Amino acid sequence: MIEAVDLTKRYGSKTAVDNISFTIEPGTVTGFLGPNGAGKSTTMRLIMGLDKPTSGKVTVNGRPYRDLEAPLCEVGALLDAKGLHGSRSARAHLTQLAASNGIPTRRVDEVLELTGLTNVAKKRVKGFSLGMGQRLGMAAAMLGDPDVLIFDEPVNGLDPEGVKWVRETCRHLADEGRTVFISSHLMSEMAQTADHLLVIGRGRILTSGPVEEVIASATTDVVRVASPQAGELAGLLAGQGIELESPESGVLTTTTTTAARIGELAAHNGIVLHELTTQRASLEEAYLELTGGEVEYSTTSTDAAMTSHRAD
Ligand SMILES: Nc1ncnc2c1ncn2[C@@H]1O[C@H](COP(=O)(O)OP(=O)(O)OP(=O)(O)O)[C@@H](O)[C@H]1O
Repeated sequence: MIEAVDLTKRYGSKTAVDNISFTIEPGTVTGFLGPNGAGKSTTMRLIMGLDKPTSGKVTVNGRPYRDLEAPLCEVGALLDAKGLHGSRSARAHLTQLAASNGIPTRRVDEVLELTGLTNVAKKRVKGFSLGMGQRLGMAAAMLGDPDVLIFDEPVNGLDPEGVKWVRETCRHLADEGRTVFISSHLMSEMAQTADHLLVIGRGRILTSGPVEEVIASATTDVVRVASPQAGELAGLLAGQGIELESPESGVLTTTTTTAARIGELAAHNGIVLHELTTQRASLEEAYLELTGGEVEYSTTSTDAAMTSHRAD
């Protein structure tokens, strides 16, 4: 597992990571979310020993990265897919990495197969698309068969088939009992891939927990009810102190009670219902709610910008 205690990283006067503590558990996919500049990559670099904390500490399986005896066999990371040496083939790149870490060469063919790169193993990395580079980065991360995997923006540049592959690979790795820690800006993808979330803004933890709990804590469920007796139902519910809106004829919505209560009240009073649903907010809505005040790099609204442009 990964454990951070009072972890802080400053670059001059800029505090990139501000006294954060968290535990990333085995057997789960943990999604790492936050606006641009929130400190995600810095946190991942600190975990991988590529940067030194200003204060506090972060450990992998109980030890700082630098103290791990066979680091590639304990933690693998995809941090920057662009950092590949162009003139070598994918196989040569992985073979050299395996040799310098005491990993048997046969493992190279296994990870090429796992990442779907077998057919392009002899191609120079220079000709690789962004998506192929991402796959090669993940192959390198998996080379030492580590228990802990860290992927920074793994679906960046991947086509839909590649995105699905990353999702299934992360799931599979977690189901094998490994610790999987991934960052992404694609909320719908994260909602499908992650079990747990760690959300940061301006270097601080905004919230963490199971995906469903994070969504529930930041948003409110809307109950929608459609009835041919909507007027009668509205009077009945209002009499119970339930606040209502009517977005369209014959439809009522509320955030102040449950579908079960409305169903019971309607049944008790012989009111016919055509629809009764609880609409749960999406992870994207919860994320925007959580990070609204934490965005470092923001724009004016697109509408305002376009209007002002047209007026020029
Ligand atoms: N080497 C560095 N020197 C100075 N400032 C840095 C350095 N690395 C990161 N920062 C700053 O620290 C903050 C956090 O950056 P970081 O790259 O960790 O954010 P992030 O959450 O990964 O963002 P993104 O989603 O855009 O990748 C930013 O304000 C960034 O400019």
